[in-house]
Formats: sequence, structure tokens, C-alpha cells
Amino acid sequence: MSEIRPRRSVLAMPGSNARALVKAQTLPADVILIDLEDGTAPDAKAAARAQVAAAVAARGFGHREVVVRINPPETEDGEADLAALARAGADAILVPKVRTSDTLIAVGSRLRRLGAPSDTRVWAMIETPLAVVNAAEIAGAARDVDGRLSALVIGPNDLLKAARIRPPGRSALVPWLMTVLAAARAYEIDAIDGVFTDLRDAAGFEAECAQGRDLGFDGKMLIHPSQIDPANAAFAPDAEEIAQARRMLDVFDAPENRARGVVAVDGKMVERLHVEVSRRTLAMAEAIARLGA
Ligand SMILES: CC(C)(COP(=O)(O)OP(=O)(O)OC[C@H]1O[C@@H](n2cnc3c(N)ncnc32)[C@H](O)[C@@H]1OP(=O)(O)O)[C@@H](O)C(=O)NCCC(=O)NCCSC(=O)C[C@H](O)C(=O)O
Ligand SMILES: [Mg+2]
Repeated sequence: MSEIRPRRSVLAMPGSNARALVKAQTLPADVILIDLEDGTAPDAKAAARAQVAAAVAARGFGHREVVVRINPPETEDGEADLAALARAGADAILVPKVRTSDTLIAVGSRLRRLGAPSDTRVWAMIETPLAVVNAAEIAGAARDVDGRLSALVIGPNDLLKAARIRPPGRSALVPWLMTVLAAARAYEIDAIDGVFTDLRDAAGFEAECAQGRDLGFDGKMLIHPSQIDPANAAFAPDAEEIAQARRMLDVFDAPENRARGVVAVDGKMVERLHVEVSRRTLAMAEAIARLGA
């Protein structure tokens, strides 16, 4: 079974926004994503870098996974971000505008040379057409980057721009999303759906969360605290899925079914592969319950 870590809600905030960094410490997001790239203005980058390194090192985010999006690592800002963050204690470094796995391998080596803990993860933004075309090769870096690569994150704004798809363009993006999802699953890493930018459209946001969940994503990148609860609800197994998963395990555990690969439950054929799905559902539900404990 691949890693069980709730990543239903990945709340982004500019690294330059001191108020957001404090507020994030009390918000129910699974992941706090602090952005030193596009969300931080060029003139504010140096001060933001120092502020973010200090905030991460202070370890005030509790159980939340802390991820810092650096500037492209081949730039001066990106190199300075890595140097400042490598040993600050972030759970992961998110690399923007990845095009090939070489960038991730270079970031992995740089983190090692900078003395980053071995459990510092690398996440990759998939937001260029080349990254979608190379999705399998990029996800395959999970075997190379010291085992650090643990999530691909969709960047719909950059994708729409580069592909010249007319916004909002969600349906046009679905084949691109599924290409990324297949790559992530092939290498057993997480896939996080991209941002929904219309903060006034709560119904549209919920619908997009439900779609992202049904497509197979593990969670969604968010831009505002008001999006956390709907995302947490959408990407968690619901009561019916949990009951169904328990039932599935009971059925295959029954003495009369132990030697069978396939049985009928409520008129539907189920196979032993559904046991694995059920175990994952229950493990995720337990991990989410532990967050609330
Ligand atoms: C979008 C915003 C600029 C709106 O900000 P604002 O008008 O201040 O919102 P509110 O007045 O409604 O805020 C209410 C309170 O919530 C706090 N807040 C708001 N947003 C956040 C946040 N993201 N994280 C933490 N806290 C937040 C405010 O401070 C208020 O608190 P209080 O003072 O107690 O009342 C703003 O929401 C924002 O900046 N959002 C994040 C933008 C961002 O990070 N963008 C980069 C990521 S998007 C991306 O990566 C796209 C991708 O690359 C692609 O290509 O698609
Ligand atoms: Mg982007």
C-alpha cells in the first residue's frame, strides 16, 4: 500500500504574508503550502524567504504538513530559497514549472549537499505542456530522488495559459489531468488537483472538488480558508464508503470465503482486489480521525 497521509486540503499562501502564516497555524488544512514563487512579488522575495525560513523553523504548524514552493531552482532566487530552507524543517519542497525529471534529481542532490534531513520530500508542480507530456518520466523520479518525490500538483493557471485553452477550461484539461494522475499512480505517489480561483462561487468549488475526487486525486490546492472544509469533506471517505469497506473485509474474512477470489455482495461481484481498496479506505479514514483527535 502506498503512503497513507491525508492531503485533502493544500492551502497556499504568499510567503510574504505574515498574517496568513500565523493564521495558518490554526486552520484545519492538512497541508500548509507557503509560496515564494508566483504568489510573492519580486521585490518581496528576499524578505519573504527569511520570514518563511524562520516561521518553518519555529515549528508552529502542529500536525499540518508544511510545504514551501521555491522559485525555479535554476534561478538565483530558487538557489537562495533552497539554501535557506533545506535545514529549516519543511516537510517538502515544491518545485514549480518542472519540465523534466532532471530538475527534480538536481534538487534532490542539492538538498543532500545542503544537509537536508533524509525525510524532506520533494513535490513537483505540473503546469507546463512539456511536464504533462513527460509526466511518467517525471513521476519516475520517485525511484531516483533519494525516494523523496511524493506528490505531483496540478497548476491549472499556467497550463491554461501555455496551452491557450480558454478559461475556465476545466473540461478541456481533463485528459491532461488524467495523464498526470496515471503517472502518479504508476509510481505510487500522490496527485493533488489544482486551484479554483473564483472565491464567490462556492457551488462551483464543491463541484470541482467532487470531480477531482472522482477522477482519483488525493486532494486539492486551495487559495482561501473558506475552501478548506469543503475540500476536507470531498476528499475524505464518507460514512457509506467506510461501512462498505468494513463489509468487504468481513465478507472475505468469513471462513466460507477465505479460499475464494471472487464473491457476490449485495448482488454485485467483488474480487480480492477490492480488499486492498477497502484497507486503504479504512486506513485513510483512521488517519483523518487521528488529525481530529
Ligand atoms: C485571494 C486572496 C488575496 C484574498 O485575500 P483577502 O482579500 O485578504 O481575503 P479575506 O479578507 O477573505 O481573508 C479572510 C481572512 O483569511 C485570511 N486568509 C486569506 N487567505 C488566506 C490564505 N491563503 N492562507 C491563510 N490565511 C488566509 C486573511 O488573512 C483573513 O484573516 P484575518 O486577518 O484573521 O481576518 C488571499 O486569499 C490569498 O492570498 N490567497 C493565496 C494566494 C496564493 O497563495 N497564490 C499562489 C498559489 S495559486 C497557484 O499556485 C496557481 C498555480 O501555480 C497555477 O499555475 O495554477
Ligand atoms: Mg503556476
